[in-house]
Amino acid sequence: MIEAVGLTKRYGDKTAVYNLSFQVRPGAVTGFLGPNGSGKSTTMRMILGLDNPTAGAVTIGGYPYRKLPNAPRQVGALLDAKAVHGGRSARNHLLSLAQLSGIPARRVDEVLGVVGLQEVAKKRSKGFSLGMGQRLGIAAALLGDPQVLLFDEPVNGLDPEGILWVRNLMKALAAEGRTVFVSSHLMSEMALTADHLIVIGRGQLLADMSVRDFISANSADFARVRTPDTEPQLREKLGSALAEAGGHVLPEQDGALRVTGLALPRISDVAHEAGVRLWELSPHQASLEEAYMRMTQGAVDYRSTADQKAGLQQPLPPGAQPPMPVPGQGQPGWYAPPPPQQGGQPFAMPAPGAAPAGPYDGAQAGGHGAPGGPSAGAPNPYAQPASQAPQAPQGQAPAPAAAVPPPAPQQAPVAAPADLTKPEDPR
Ligand SMILES: Nc1ncnc2c1ncn2[C@@H]1O[C@H](COP(=O)(O)OP(=O)(O)OP(=O)(O)O)[C@@H](O)[C@H]1O
Repeated sequence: MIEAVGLTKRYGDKTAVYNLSFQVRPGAVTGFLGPNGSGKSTTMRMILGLDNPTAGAVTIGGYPYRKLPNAPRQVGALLDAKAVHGGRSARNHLLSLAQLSGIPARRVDEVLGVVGLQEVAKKRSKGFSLGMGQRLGIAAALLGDPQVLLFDEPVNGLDPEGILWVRNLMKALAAEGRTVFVSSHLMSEMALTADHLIVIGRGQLLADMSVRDFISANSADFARVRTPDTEPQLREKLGSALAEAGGHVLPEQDGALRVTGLALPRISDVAHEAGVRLWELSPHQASLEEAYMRMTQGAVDYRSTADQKAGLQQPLPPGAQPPMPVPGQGQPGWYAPPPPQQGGQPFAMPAPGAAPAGPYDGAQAGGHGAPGGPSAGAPNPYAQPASQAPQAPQGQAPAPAAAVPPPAPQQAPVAAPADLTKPEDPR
């Protein structure tokens, strides 16, 4: 378990993290969410002993990281996939990390299989695509077969297949009873991956709750009602009738009305009594993304001068006041997401913990082989078939790639494009 108590970090005048207290428990994926610059990476660095707190403390299994016995075997982390010696092959990079931590060489080949990099194991990592670099970073994190894993934005730059693979990997690691702490600024991804959420804004705790509780505490049920497009006066009439009946009514961009505060049968009755025909009456729930944006709206450091939410925010009816934000509660009608036909499935809410089926689910490579892991020869839940291993990039400019397990010194990224056919750099 990871436990932070009153964790605070200041850089000069800048308070990056303030009085943060939380626990990250084993057996679950805990999503660590916050807008850019909210202090996620700073918190992770403090957990890993790479930065000292200005105040407070954070422990792993009761110890500060630097006092943890055999830390590399207990904690694995992916902080910056670009921090790797690009001249080294993937295998040699992992081998050097393994040697530093007293991890046997055979484990290097195991983790290369787990992340699907066997075929490019001898290639210099500076020729790796961003996704391959992320996989190498994940391999480094898994090297010590640790019970506690931290991943800082692990899906950054990954393609949909890579994202799905990472998602399933996180879930599989948690299902084995490990502590999995994953930072992201993408609520939609966390909705699919995490069981529990810790949300911060401007370095302070905004929420610490299950995904399910987060949704119900921060999103509101609402109904969409459409009257015939051909008779706009019916829409006005219905809007007034619903407001009189106690509903909160907001227009949506496509001409429908968003109604909160009235159950669907009541809306139907009100429409019937007002003599208004309906073309649509449907139940919806605000998405997790909406809940997150609503919660962090006051805690965003960097915002475009063109408000990104402007297109989502509905104009209020003449004379109406915007609803007052209530901390920890939903704010019905604060804005409407795009209607389904424009934005795909904006209201669809993934079931927390539901593992999407995919080609990378529980695959075929060999066992983990380490104490506490699956027995030798058992199916490896993280692995993917060799045929699905990522290929060396063709044609496109390769991104620098690297991996950083917690104890390893970070190295400068090498940005030059690589020739994968060349033998690795002897350094
Ligand atoms: N070494 C540093 N010196 C000064 N300020 C720093 C340092 N590291 C981080 N900060 C500041 O602390 C704040 C939190 O940064 P941090 O990188 O932890 O946020 P984050 O949530 O990880 O952001 P992102 O999602 O963009 O990666 C930012 O305002 C950042 O500029």
